Amino acid sequence: MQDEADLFYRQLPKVELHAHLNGSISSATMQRLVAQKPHLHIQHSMTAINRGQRRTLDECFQVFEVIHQLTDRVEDIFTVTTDVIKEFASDGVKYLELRSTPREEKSTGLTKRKYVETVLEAIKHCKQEGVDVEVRFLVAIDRRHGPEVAMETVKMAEDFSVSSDGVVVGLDLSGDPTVGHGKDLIPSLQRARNSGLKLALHLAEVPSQQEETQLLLSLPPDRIGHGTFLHPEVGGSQELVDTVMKKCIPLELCMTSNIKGQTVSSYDKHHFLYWNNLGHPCVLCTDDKGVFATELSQEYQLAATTFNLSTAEVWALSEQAIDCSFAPESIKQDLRRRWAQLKREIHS
Ligand SMILES: CNc1ncnc2c1ncn2[C@@H]1O[C@H](COP(=O)(O)O)[C@@H](O)[C@H]1O
Repeated sequence: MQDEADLFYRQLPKVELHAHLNGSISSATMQRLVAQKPHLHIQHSMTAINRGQRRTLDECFQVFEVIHQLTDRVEDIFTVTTDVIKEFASDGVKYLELRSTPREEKSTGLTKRKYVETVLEAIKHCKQEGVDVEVRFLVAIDRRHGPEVAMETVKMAEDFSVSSDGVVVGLDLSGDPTVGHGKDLIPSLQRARNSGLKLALHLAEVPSQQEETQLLLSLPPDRIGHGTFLHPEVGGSQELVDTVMKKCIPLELCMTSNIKGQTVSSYDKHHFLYWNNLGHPCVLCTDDKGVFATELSQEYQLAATTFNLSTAEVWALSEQAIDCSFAPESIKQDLRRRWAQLKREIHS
């Protein structure tokens, strides 16, 4: 019975909209990277938070620093991107928006531009190999690096959005939410918006950021990452909820990530319940499937069992994610057709 349920969630066609590249590296790929760099003395336990384990959000950010040491060459970026895309595809993901922060590494000759080019080459390579998933890319701004780097990143994203044949669709704002203030990033984000880039912003991932949240919501973003502390029950406000609902800004929700990172105390307390009950668009996502040892099929299964969702509600959730994506309308239509076809096949 359990296996049958697992199979259903794997077969269910899915859309992944919130996946950080370096947080999504599987343990198989990680083991290969670790073996290639024995001098770093990194053990796998340092790069993933396994079942039953929790860390503070702060400790999660230390994990990313360890992982970044393992992915500091062009060939590493190519390998992790192709592996991550193939893994999402084999978990039944048919449309994927990957996000990653361009990095430079003087010692290996990696530049930020080369970083993005390599991700795009890997995406193209997977397409040529016939991997069954449509992939788009969001260039990430790490808030830790401040407004100047943010502006540089926006300019680079603008260039790539023109030259990448529609693969670069927008920007992500992420990084340690306790560092810096969103107000300093408004000019860059505003510029990105004006040049047609979509904005997926981490918002209210930690408590007590009402002022910043209100400011960033005024842009407005096209999607919100986490939004854990928006609603009044957790110290947010009705005003924030009203703004999000009025502007109809979808939420990207990453249950296992929030539980393992300890911003939510248990699955049944996850804010999916609050927003889903309001009928607000929610998209289940993995965040960092490698670090948090999860898969998108598992997140759907967890949501369904925790909140007693019917099969029809599960399908509706995965279909709704198509509408929340940054894909052009023609791709959305293709995806809707595929969903309908797969639904018939799976339930025949
Ligand atoms: C757990 N919740 C989170 N909140 C905020 N930012 C996060 C994150 N998880 C990941 N990142 C962001 O993604 C980077 C790793 O992938 P890339 O090197 O960009 O591919 C992290 O360094 C952080 O900036």
